[in-house]
Amino acid sequence: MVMSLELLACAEMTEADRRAVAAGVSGAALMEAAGAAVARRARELWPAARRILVLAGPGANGGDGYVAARRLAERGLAVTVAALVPPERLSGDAAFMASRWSGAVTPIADADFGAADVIVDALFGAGLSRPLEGAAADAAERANASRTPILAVDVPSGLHGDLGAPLGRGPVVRAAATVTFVRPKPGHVLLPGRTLCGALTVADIGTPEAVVPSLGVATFRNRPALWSGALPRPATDGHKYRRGHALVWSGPEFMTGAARLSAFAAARVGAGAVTIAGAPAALRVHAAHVSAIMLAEAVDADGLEKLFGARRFASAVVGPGAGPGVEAAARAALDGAESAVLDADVFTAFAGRPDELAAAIRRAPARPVVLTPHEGEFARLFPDLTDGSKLDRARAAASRTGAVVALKGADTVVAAPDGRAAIADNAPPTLATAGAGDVLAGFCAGLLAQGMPAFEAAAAAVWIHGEAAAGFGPGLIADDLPHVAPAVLARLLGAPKDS
Ligand SMILES: NC(=O)C1=CN([C@@H]2O[C@H](COP(=O)(O)OP(=O)(O)OC[C@H]3O[C@@H](n4cnc5c(N)ncnc54)[C@H](OP(=O)(O)O)[C@@H]3O)[C@@H](O)[C@H]2O)[C@H](O)CC1
Ligand SMILES: [K+]
Repeated sequence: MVMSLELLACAEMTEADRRAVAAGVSGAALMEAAGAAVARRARELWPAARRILVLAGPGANGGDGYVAARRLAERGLAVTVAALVPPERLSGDAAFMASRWSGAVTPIADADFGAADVIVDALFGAGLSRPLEGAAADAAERANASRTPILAVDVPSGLHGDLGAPLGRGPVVRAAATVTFVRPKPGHVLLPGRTLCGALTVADIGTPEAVVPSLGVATFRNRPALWSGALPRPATDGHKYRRGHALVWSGPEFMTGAARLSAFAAARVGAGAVTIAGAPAALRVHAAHVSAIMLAEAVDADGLEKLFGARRFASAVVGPGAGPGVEAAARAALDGAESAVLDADVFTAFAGRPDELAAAIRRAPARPVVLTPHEGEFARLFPDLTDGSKLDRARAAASRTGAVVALKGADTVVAAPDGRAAIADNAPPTLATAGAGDVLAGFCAGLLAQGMPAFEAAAAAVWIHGEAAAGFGPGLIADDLPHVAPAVLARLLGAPKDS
């Protein structure tokens, strides 16, 4: 099984195949290895299965299906191929593999979906070019309705490997498991694709080692290996301000909770000092709740500017529970802090004016900025960025604003203006709870404050957030997240907490 960070877009996968063939591996050998991996996985998952129905499509995905059929039949299983197109209409390696299949082939319309123990879905893979309709749509729907476990080859048919969603309104196969090749694709990680794939495995099919690194892939799974090298490690001779002073802008007195969640989060991921800035009435409320976190008066953006003028703030958070004056506060933070995390109310304030926000960010192009919208806030801020996958939209927003964009959800995408992107798959459903976003903004700010580069800081914050929630388990509220983050950090930094 392959464990790696890269996620290959369908076009990159095609290019990987081309380069593998150019390096001397035959297409037939790749297909043989792909089909063999599918057969192996079917036997591993369903060792008691005896009757296998392989749905074979018109392209190379179907070719993989013919290989899997042969390999399973060689093991004594009763295999039928249900063909979307007659085998003689196939071409290339798929035609060759169909010619090596001597077992039963039935037109897909006549196949008995209920008579199989396992269905292998080899209808369409990376070549899906339009929604499923007609006989293909019927087959997908009958496979789903049969309740027979489905093993998808490369991707469940109908699911687009780049989008993580079906093409158009066509149906999509719901797989119990999926075997993909070389590397996962974004569509295996983005939702709903991740769910439609079931248990995903990645098979090595003999693509030479050098091929994937030669592709310049910029999309990754959000895993510690992507950013742990940049994770701040407190130095023995460290000074609290050298570990970074983060500022959190507070809303008015009845909206203080969000700022406190951000402030605790920034402190727990290692900012050396954290200050909450706000109006006196709000600070009085904060004072009843915090000890290590400092308070500083800033009635409005002018007050905030004065604070930034008086001392260095390595990062600032503006947006959580911010209320009135948030636009001016965001502008002050972009000008005055060494890095900034903008969240929540900032996106409402700049709704439909992303270019004005971008202009404010680009006044200091070297200053790291992270934007952390959820889908609703993203739609408000960028009403015209509706096309493409979540990955495409986050990338477009990052390139447009010059900020790192963390487009939140159960498949949070972190995208950088330079084109890099990471997709997270570790957030448990319990993370969808009030205030969790405020904590995420604080984690980002705490890591930025310690000098972690913005893309890595945002990706790490998202991952830590997910792990903290998963580790806590049921009953999670946002207040718990900063408290459990140190255990996650201890694992990342390799230092047992109790040593
Ligand atoms: N290294 C690897 O990953 C390898 C992967 N292999 C397998 O190859 C497929 C990709 O094969 P490809 O032939 O490019 O594409 P598909 O098999 O997915 O399907 C293409 C054909 O299907 C037609 N098509 C597309 N969408 C529809 C639809 N909705 N309805 C009907 N027909 C459709 C398409 O027609 P066009 O008009 O668009 O040309 C093609 O005829 C990959 O997924 C792996 O499984 C290799 O086996 C080995 C290496
Ligand atoms: K498939």
